[in-house]
Amino acid sequence: MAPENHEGPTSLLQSFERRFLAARALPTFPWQSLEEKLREPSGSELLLAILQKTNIPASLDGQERACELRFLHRAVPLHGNATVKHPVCVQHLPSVKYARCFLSKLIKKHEAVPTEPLDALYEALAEVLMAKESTQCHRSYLLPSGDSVTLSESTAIVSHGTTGLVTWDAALYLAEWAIENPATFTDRTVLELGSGAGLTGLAICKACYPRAFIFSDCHDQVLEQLRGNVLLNGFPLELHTPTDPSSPKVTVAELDWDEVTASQLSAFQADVVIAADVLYCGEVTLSLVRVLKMLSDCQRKNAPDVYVSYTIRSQDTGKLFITELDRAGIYWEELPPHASKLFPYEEYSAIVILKLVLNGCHSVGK
Ligand SMILES: C[S@@+](CC[C@H](N)C(=O)[O-])C[C@H]1O[C@@H](n2cnc3c(N)ncnc32)[C@H](O)[C@@H]1O
Repeated sequence: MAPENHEGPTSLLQSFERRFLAARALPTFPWQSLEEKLREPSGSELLLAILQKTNIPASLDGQERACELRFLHRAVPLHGNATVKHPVCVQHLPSVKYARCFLSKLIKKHEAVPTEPLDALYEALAEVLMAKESTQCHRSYLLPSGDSVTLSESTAIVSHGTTGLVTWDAALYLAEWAIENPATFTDRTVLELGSGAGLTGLAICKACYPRAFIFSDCHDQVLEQLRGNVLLNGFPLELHTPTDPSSPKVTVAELDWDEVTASQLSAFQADVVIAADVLYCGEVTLSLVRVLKMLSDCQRKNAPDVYVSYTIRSQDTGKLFITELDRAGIYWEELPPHASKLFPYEEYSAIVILKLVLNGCHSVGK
């Protein structure tokens, strides 16, 4: 477990909200800070606010709801708009099992301090215990605009023989960088390779105003879930013209790096290519470099800018990629780490973004 920064009530509530909606591992929540706050006289009110923040509604009775509202009302000057939740998050909760574990932990923390029992907690748990389990759940990621990206994801990290049915930290990291650098994508055609659940692309579509965005993947189930997620976030698919003129034209393409041809790739006319967490084994890395080399050859004059993010899971991660990029004559540079910490990925995980220059004109990196 990472050491906790001791947080004030506003950022503590935000941490719980962001982590819960994205269904992050429970040990990564700031439980220690919560324990300290629960010993204070307003501890119960804080718990009710967390229930509200995390959208575990419970059938709060009038008195409890009044108490919750009192807290939130008092909290307005402190929290401002932070207490207002996006409707997408209200409709789409994380998995039943996850909510159950979270509530059990919250109840344990509450019971550990000498205070009145809080019925709302037990009512919320009872409701969750009665709900049906599913192999799919929703995860929501809050954007700085107040909007959010909500995804239907698998509850298992690997299912149907693919890792593409959940969001990986490198996708969150790349999305964060994109949101800090919108000009890279504004009015441009972006192709994403190995989109998985679609987090990075959807964050870019919502925050960076690309002209067109092409999500792609090779796995049937991943593509099906991806199409659903694009629609869930309000983007019409394929040949439908977006009703909002500022909305990008969004496509989901079946694109297997082992099968795609140069003419198929150049037909996308991508100005920018992105990929997150796609270097997890040697074979996949070689296939990806093959695609990048093809892009470099077929769009020699107007080669796209490429951004690849990956989590360094072992000393060897990325080494083969870099060796193969060098061999293919593709220049690369590692972007400096960015400061913003918008999404709840693990702080201690090492993630990098490489910028690649495909046309070989600039000499960067190394
Ligand atoms: C670890 S997941 C990453 C998903 C997403 N980018 C993220 O970071 O959350 C790797 C993705 O690459 C896709 N992938 C693997 N090999 C591929 C190939 N040969 N062609 C196209 N996509 C591939 C998988 O289907 C999967 O969706």
